[in-house]
Amino acid sequence: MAKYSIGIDYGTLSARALLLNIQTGEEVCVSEMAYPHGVMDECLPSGKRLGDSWALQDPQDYLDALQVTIGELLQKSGVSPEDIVGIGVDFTSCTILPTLADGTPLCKTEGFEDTPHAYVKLWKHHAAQYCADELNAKAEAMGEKWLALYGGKISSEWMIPKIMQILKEEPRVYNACDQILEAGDWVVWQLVGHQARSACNAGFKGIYRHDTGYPSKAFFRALDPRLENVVEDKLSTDIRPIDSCAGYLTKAMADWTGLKEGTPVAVEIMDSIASVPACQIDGPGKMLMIMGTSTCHEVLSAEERGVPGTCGIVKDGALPGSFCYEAGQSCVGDHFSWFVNRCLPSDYKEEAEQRGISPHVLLTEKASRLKPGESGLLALDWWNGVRSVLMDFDLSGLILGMTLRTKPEEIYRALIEATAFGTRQIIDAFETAGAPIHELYAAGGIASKNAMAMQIYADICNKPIKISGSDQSGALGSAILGIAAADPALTGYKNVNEAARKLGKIKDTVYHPMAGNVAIYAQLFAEYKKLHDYFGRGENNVMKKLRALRRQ
Ligand SMILES: Nc1ncnc2c1ncn2[C@@H]1O[C@H](COP(=O)(O)OP(=O)(O)O)[C@@H](O)[C@H]1O
Ligand SMILES: O=C(CO)[C@H](O)[C@H](O)COP(=O)(O)O
Repeated sequence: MAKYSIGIDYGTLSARALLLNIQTGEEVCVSEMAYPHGVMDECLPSGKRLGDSWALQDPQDYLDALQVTIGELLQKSGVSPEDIVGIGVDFTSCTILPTLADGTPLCKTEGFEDTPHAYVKLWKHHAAQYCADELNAKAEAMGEKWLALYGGKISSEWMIPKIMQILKEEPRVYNACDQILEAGDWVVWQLVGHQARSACNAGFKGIYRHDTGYPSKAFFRALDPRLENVVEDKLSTDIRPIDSCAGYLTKAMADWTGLKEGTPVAVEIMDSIASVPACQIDGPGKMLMIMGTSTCHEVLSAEERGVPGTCGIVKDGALPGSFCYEAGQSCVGDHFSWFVNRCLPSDYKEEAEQRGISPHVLLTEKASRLKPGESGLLALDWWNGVRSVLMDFDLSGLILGMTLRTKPEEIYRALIEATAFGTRQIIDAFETAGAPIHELYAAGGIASKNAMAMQIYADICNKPIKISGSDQSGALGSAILGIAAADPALTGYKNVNEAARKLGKIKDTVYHPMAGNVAIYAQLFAEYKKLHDYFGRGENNVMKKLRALRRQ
């Protein structure tokens, strides 16, 4: 009798659930639900305005997505809940929410429905930059050893700066909540009825180290005396490995989803990392890029050492037996959709509509006819701040070289090239630190949808790129972890590594660098680096000044 696992991938705008046949690897069906509240970056549903760089979500959307997507999987496939051995969940991160002791989100309690700080802060909520600046300065002054393991700077996207922002701006929320946790850990809590926080999330986003735990009380006290006991008061030291079982589906959640009570649920994993087992990344020298709204870069290594430009390193973070390094770019697909949504001229919109294709496909078709360098444009990919080498969300975007002749497809191509230069910068940082990258692998929406972008990345990075065999690599990785959470006697897999070897997949297509393009892009990259340092390293702080003026 065939057995199945379900993987649920919570992205920025939607959740995707995948039903996997655990013996054949067949992806039986996929179901997606867009979050009804989407990303709240201007106001709450009540109309209450949010500040600059805010990004919130409503946690009820996550539960509704469970009900809708799992219901659809069961209905479309006709598979019996009895034959589902496990469930895995991955989530965009660092996405956090304050809750009561029983898991009720604070934004759903009386008196907090209209309080922005009581809502989920999405990964791309960047309003805690001033808290990150304070934290980084303090960590450096106190010689905190963990700082180097986060590339030398903690991002304002990460958990502790976001908690600091809540405490400083709305202490009422900090005091009223019993827990502050990753939304992925919260979903698992809802599924199994108790908390089982993920070592992946805590390590990458919560400054939790496998050997030394959280930063010391003295460090938290130095940040703010009210934070001295933040670990005991709001976090947890019960941190679970990602290949373990978090618990079993409760009766209430079985009724909500249509699944069987008692189905094992895996400890949650970050969405980016879930693609590692799905793409058969099993050792050093391979960099996996998960390219969607943002891009995350994953590298496995036997060693733990700080690499400037990375965002974190976690022991057994992606697969047991290796350290996983993550670097990232906070604006990739978002970069392209900004252009499509805000700047596309009406004749281009009409052409796309008439031909029944998306504006991305139209712009890509036109941009494919351009040669590298032909547009005369060069952009900095900082539309959503910088998560890599500079780690600064007060920086902003730039396009250089525009003339009266500049065409939309030229701008679109320049934006894609800018994101590829950003990736090249990250690869160079790894290689300079003594971790050579021989091959690139790509997963996520853009890897499967945009062949031109993949060729540009191969040319700019001057490395071959292999593509994920699944269009839903996050959900596939989660389903693989769902298997690891189940009884091996039932699944036939000894551990997650074995399941990943058998069920992870890569396409036959390989994008090889083209020598002529590599040479031209090398010249453009040299100019990109000059702009990067000029605007990013303090020589000209105009971007920060503009941001400060906007906030006044
Ligand atoms: N053909 C395309 N070329 C380039 N980018 C695209 C294309 N189609 C969609 N996108 C971008 O891909 C992003 C969504 O990526 P996806 O991996 O599906 O989601 P997520 O990042 O939320 O997991 C959006 O930002 C969108 O602008
Ligand atoms: O930082 C992350 C993982 O470490 C985020 O989850 C990511 O950047 C957002 O992901 P996506 O672009 O897929 O929504």
